[in-house]
Amino acid sequence: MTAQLIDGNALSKQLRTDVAARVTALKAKGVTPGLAVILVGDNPASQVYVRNKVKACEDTGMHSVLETWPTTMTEAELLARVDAMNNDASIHGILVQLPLPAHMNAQRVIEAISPEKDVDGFHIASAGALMTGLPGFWPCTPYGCMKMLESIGYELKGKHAVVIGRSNIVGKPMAMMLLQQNATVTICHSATKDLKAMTLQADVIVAAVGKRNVLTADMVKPGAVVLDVGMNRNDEGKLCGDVDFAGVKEVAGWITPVPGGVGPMTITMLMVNTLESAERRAA
Ligand SMILES: NC(=O)C1=CN([C@@H]2O[C@H](COP(=O)(O)OP(=O)(O)OC[C@H]3O[C@@H](n4cnc5c(N)ncnc54)[C@H](OP(=O)(O)O)[C@@H]3O)[C@@H](O)[C@H]2O)C=CC1
Ligand SMILES: Nc1nc(=O)c2c([nH]1)NC[C@@H]1CN(c3ccc(C(=O)N[C@@H](CCC(=O)O)C(=O)O)cc3)C=[N+]21
Repeated sequence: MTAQLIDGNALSKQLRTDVAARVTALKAKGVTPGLAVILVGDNPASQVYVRNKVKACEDTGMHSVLETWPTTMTEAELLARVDAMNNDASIHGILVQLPLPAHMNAQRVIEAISPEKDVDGFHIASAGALMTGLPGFWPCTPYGCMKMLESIGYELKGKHAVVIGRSNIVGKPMAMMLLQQNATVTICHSATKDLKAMTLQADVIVAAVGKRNVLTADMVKPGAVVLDVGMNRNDEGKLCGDVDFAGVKEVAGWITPVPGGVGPMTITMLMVNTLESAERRAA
């Protein structure tokens, strides 16, 4: 058996067409959605990501501001820039690219972003809203994963979902979203004793670890849906996920590729969150 592919590029294209139409409608009302992206330091991977985010804004007709600061910037200086963006009426979403340099407290910087502009969904107010089922911004990566499940018409109610990874930006919010759709959710992490015993029970597996081949074919129940969040480099320097794609695609029912899977969906949901922030302001 060969799994069906969930194509993040194709789904993104569809969703961004809808975003672009809503941007046009909002502009007619005199509001142009605006995203501010702040990058500190010269991490080459981060530079690629932020450029992709700014380009996605331009493609959908949004306004964007990219600020790049040297690693020597102090936390106080960064907090001042966040504050300026909080008070800038042309900006509806603020993203401070992570990781930040070691001399900064990332959590403190995130909490400085106004929750109304927290399109990453990393603020404790956003996390609390997700956990309690109140309206708020959902973190883009797990939100994109939910859209991928929706795109294949997958009914989560009563299914067993296993999330590998428990970070505040991917694993934990992913588990909350799956729970909200009435899945039974297991969260695995580095202290999990028998990962394979957990994943073999899963109807849906989300791998969000950051290590190659965390999930191999022998760990997957035939027909399961496998979502690969991981972003790693293989020995040839090529981008790859956490899943042994070649092996797992022979067992799974559905699978997301890397690249072209969850990554583009993350950027798409950032556009959606920024648009909705602007729509709320215009309402
Ligand atoms: N596609 C996209 O858009 C995005 C991709 N990513 C990628 O997703 C991956 C995860 O990111 P992020 O959540 O930020 O990473 P973190 O490093 O914050 O979290 C990794 C998680 O994996 C767990 N873990 C580590 N080793 C194992 C193991 N052997 N078995 C089971 N669990 C393990 C850790 O456990 P513990 O908590 O016990 O340490 C931790 O909870 C990375 O590759 C990142 O680059 C991230 C964001 C967006
Ligand atoms: N404040 C903040 N918000 C983030 O959302 C955030 C962050 N910091 N720091 C880093 C991670 C990682 N992340 C990715 C987004 C898109 C791709 C993506 O588009 N990947 C393409 C490939 C890109 C390439 O070729 O390198 C793909 O999978 O097809 C990957 C990774 C967002 N993150």
